[in-house]
Amino acid sequence: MERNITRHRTLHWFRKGLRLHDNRPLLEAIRSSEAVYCVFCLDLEWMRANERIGNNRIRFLLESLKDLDDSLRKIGTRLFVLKGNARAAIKTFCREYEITQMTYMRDAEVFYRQLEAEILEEVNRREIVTRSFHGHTLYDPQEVIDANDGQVPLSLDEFYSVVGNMDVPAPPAPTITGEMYKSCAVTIEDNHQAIYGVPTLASLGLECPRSLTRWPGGETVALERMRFKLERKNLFEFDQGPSTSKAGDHEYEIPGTTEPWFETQPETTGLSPYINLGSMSPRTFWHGAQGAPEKMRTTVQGQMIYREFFYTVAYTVNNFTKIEGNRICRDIKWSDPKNERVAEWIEKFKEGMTGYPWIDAAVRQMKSEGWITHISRFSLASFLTVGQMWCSWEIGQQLFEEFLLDADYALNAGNFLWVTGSAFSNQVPLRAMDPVKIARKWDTDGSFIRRYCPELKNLPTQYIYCPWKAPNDVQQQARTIIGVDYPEPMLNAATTRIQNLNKIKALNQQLRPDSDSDRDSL
Ligand SMILES: Cc1cc2nc3c(=O)[nH]c(=O)nc-3n(C[C@H](O)[C@H](O)[C@H](O)COP(=O)(O)OP(=O)(O)OC[C@H]3O[C@@H](n4cnc5c(N)ncnc54)[C@H](O)[C@@H]3O)c2cc1C
Repeated sequence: MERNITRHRTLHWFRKGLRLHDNRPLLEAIRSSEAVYCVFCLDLEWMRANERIGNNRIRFLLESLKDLDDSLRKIGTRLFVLKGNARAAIKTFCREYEITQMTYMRDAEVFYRQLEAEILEEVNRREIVTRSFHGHTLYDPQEVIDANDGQVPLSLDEFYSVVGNMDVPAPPAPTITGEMYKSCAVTIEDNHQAIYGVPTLASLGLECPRSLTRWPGGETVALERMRFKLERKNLFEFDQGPSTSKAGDHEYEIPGTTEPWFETQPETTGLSPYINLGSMSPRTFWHGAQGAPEKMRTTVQGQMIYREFFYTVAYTVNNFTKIEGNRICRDIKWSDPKNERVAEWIEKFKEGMTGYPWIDAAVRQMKSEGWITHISRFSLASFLTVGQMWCSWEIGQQLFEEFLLDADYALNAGNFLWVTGSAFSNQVPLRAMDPVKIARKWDTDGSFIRRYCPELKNLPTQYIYCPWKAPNDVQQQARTIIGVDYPEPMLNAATTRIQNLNKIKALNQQLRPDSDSDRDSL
């Protein structure tokens, strides 16, 4: 029930949506309040109970919060970081600051929705008005489902036809400025930093190797990166444009400007970590792409529709990140992870020591930097499952969840379900790729492999994708002895690929004997 208050004292609860651009709930808070407190609840214990989160992900989150705090300072306020249990912290804050309204952006994940329900129970008890808006996706997942007569679209085609009949995504809300905020400014005490400041990684007792800071967090970097990517006329000119930039006092490299291997897919933007935390608004990105060259626009907007699709499905499917209890996941009999040989393969896969340089380089890049290209993700997912190892996709989903800065509940599991043909199709597609062929195609000069598998750097390019084929004298000359400096291949990828293709064909015979499954080229 709304109390009869004309000007509220509002707690704006930042969750994702760590931005001042396109932040409708914050805008509405400002419009309806005499005081707006910008709050973030940091409860690492709760976060870790719900997701595997490596230190690099926490570092990225803290940088995003620091950047948000800096932006809030510029408009005349600060971020209030409440540490510990969110429900208890919000309860105390509401009492202390006589809060009458709470605004927030809705999240889609099951665990965030549970947290939201708990917080709402608390604030409703205090008769605090709550107002929430969607903003982490282009479309509100519930509206898509409603538009489809209450059914979740379970194929991309079906999804396209539903959203095709909906309005185009709403334009972004105006960016919050100091002029907008000044009528609801709150007092910031001298001890603010000590009580409510953004903690550093070190103050949390955590550390992160320097290589992991290659992707700085925050809205400032996100917006700069988006403009840079969308405005560049020729995306193949790697050495054109700035190679470094500044966010606050942090000088960083703009990935992709100096290192061609980043651009193996020219239209890729590297914005996923920022979209994932909501430092970049999907609506701002989608509408920003409207003015980009045709190929860039269609690629970006097409990818964003994939994101919408997975979000909508994950919104309604329980246990989306698991096989058990996931109603849309096909029950494929994967290898027993306790089998000694399989357990050893899994260990080597996770360590980036399979003996297949393209696979090992991708795992090492993910673990050392926190981001890999789509083709690397696809390669790892295929190698682990239908391509070579025939292991459950949950192993990859969990590895990605821990290390990827953009690790996302819906997109990570959604893509694993898709690559392995565990959902979204009547048949299991033949997505068993060959790790040598795909490496030759995407890493034409071997520079990507050389960067992440430096023990192979002196090998001639013809052997870089399959070092075990290099004759002894070539290995000696390159000072890389296979089996000593770099592992022998842990399996024969060509053989396992054929075996797995046969398994898939047999599976498809059981599913729908008459139809052909679609074959991927690699
Ligand atoms: C096995 C596997 C796991 C993945 N896990 C994640 C994940 O946890 N988080 C994540 O953000 N992406 C995930 N992806 C999707 C995709 O690989 C990344 O979004 C993309 O590589 C990020 O790079 P970008 O920002 O340059 O993408 P761009 O090509 O610039 O695309 C723009 C945006 O569209 C969205 N997008 C792009 N491709 C996809 C896709 N296939 N599915 C859904 N959304 C997409 C992302 O938000 C991305 O930032 C996964 C893909 C695979 C194959």
